Amino acid sequence: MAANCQGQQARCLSWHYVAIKGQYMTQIDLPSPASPLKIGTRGSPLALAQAYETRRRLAAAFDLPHDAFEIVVIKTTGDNQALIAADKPLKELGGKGLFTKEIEEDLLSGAIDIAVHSMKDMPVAQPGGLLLDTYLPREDVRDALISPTCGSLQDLAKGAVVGTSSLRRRAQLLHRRPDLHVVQFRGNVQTRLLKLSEGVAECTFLAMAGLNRLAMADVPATAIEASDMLPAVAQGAIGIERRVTDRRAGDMLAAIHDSQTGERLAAERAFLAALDGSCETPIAGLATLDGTTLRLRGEVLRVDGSQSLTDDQSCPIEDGAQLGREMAAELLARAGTGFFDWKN
Ligand SMILES: NCc1[nH]cc(CCC(=O)O)c1CC(=O)O
Repeated sequence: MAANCQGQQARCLSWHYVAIKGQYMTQIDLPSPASPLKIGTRGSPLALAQAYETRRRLAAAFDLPHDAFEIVVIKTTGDNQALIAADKPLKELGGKGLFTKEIEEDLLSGAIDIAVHSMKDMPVAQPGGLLLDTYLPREDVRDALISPTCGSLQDLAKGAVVGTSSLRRRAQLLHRRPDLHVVQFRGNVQTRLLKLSEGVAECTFLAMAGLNRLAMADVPATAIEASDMLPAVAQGAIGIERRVTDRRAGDMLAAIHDSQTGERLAAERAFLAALDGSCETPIAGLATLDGTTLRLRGEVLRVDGSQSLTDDQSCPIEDGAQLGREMAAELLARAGTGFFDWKN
């Protein structure tokens, strides 16, 4: 026992040197099986896959065994099946913080050290004391049409029943195809696929990123190009949150951060923030990079799909956030008052 403890202590005390941006060297007291870095996540299969990917990248970057990390599953309000099944508007259930409140509380209390999130579900601002500025390389940003019978939007029969709980997808679909009948399809990826197999709807929509991360090659999915259905802001991006004061977490996360994803999300999230995007607003936004240029495409829609306003601009990469704010202001001016009001 004593020998074992000594061995573990020796590991704890080993320093790891990392060069950050080639500027300076910093020392990190690395986690170990005896003193693991605690990774907080929701318990859905997709959330777990994202936490495992984060652990895999951290372990590889620092040459650590997987048990130097502990995955801590946290149940959030959004995971309460009874609440979700009640078909209440998400706003009444806690809005954008629905899937994050409990996780951020555990981060602040020190129960976990880092938290892994789908950036698409994250509010544009974090509680004081927390930072969300680490992103993994982005997955496929596109939406996918999921249907055992139908391979494209155009192929859907007139008046077909389509299942989605996403206001954005609903508005985008109704804008193109006012004849479609959209029904609520809430729940995680598996729940939605089950509803589809029960014949509740002819098709549903999922992010390609989720399907890829879950390696669900058997799902009948057709990717929809961004020009046909602009994805949600930050779709396909994983973000990792930490305490401002936790230097070890900050240094470790810097080693796995993907700066291109960071540049794209800076533009998209500035766009969203300036639009005051809540769950109640159909908004889409996608930034892409080409050399030193960032291209931002944005869309806002009326909830019933009767109107869609779009913009498409480019700028030097470092000006992405400013372009996001300007595009939001431009679209808001074109929209005028009442644009986002519910009309059912
Ligand atoms: N709102 C749920 C959610 N949050 C992130 C993803 C997919 C993965 C991603 O976009 O990173 C999904 C499911 C979906 O839209 O299919």
